[in-house]
Amino acid sequence: MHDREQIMSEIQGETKDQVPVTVLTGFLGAGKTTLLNHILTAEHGRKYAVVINEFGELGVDNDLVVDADEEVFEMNNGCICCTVRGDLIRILGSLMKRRAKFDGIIVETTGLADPAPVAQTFFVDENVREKTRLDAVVTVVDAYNVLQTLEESSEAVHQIAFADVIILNKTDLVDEAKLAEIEAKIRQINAYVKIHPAVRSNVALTDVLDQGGFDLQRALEYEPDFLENTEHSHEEGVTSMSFPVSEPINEARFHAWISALLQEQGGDILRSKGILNFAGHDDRYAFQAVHMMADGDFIGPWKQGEKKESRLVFIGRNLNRPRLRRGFESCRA
Ligand SMILES: Nc1nc2c(ncn2[C@@H]2O[C@H](COP(=O)(O)OP(=O)(O)OP(=O)(O)O)[C@@H](O)[C@H]2O)c(=O)[nH]1
Repeated sequence: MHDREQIMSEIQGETKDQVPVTVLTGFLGAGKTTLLNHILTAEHGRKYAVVINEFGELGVDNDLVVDADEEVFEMNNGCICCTVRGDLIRILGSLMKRRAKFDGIIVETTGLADPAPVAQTFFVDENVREKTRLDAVVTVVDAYNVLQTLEESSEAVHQIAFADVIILNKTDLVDEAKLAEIEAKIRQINAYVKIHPAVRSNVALTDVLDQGGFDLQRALEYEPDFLENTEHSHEEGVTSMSFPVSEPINEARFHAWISALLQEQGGDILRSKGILNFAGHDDRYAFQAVHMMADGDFIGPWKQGEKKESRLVFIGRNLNRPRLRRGFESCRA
């Protein structure tokens, strides 16, 4: 139990020296990493430390984030809102020792994270509360999939409910009428949230950074025991599996296999991503898909001394591990 009165009064007496923290959330494949890259490559004269949490046994997201000279910390031992909250507290603690090196911190959560416990960390943990300030919860919404996702996932509802700012992304994939329907749906969950429509998360940085404060009052209205209740549940049945392959992969065979797989099981496979070593190419290939919609690109050379191992991650329901492994391994060159 935490003394709500005490927390509220301490927050009101904040000092300017606290580091602003932006929490980026949004369902699987909504465009969080795209937004993060947009922020990190923009000219704002600021330096951000980045904490990435992904749901998967093998890290892929780190490779998908641009090579800015930002400090990137990866936590992939579990979901940020459950087991790794201790890790988050520790990482924030160690960042604070190098406070002078950056102006702000960005925490990208996994698409399956409930942002409430992440936001709680900034109020409930005394040390974190003293040194940092939750600037805003920014939720990226996938316009193409959101209406269905909200039906199926309580985390997706929470991500909208706790948002201070919503980036309504992938507007290129829906028409005006659909957009209006989505905005109305969002407003049902979070009436006063700022909504910024976007393509490829391309929003003005002033819409995302320096928002001036997470709305604790609103969080308490939505969830009165926000500061006390640290229990939460997860959507049933969603798991993550990852498959490393050390031999080079045949590009054509991979594309044929993955498109057939996603055609057949894209309803259950919420998200897939991979870093691939295609035979005959020097550069890494980044593959990703949200349900059936896939894309990919070469993203530059392997790092010096890095093992050229292909890694493919699936997140979804009813995943058949041996079948996925066999399928991926059959793409070896
Ligand atoms: N058509 C379209 N595709 C987009 C847009 N924004 C991002 N994408 C694609 O959507 C996919 C997912 O984007 P990411 O930025 O990796 O999404 P994410 O939220 O970080 O994904 P997770 O970390 O797995 O939850 C990628 O294939 C992007 O290229 C958009 O505005 N329009």
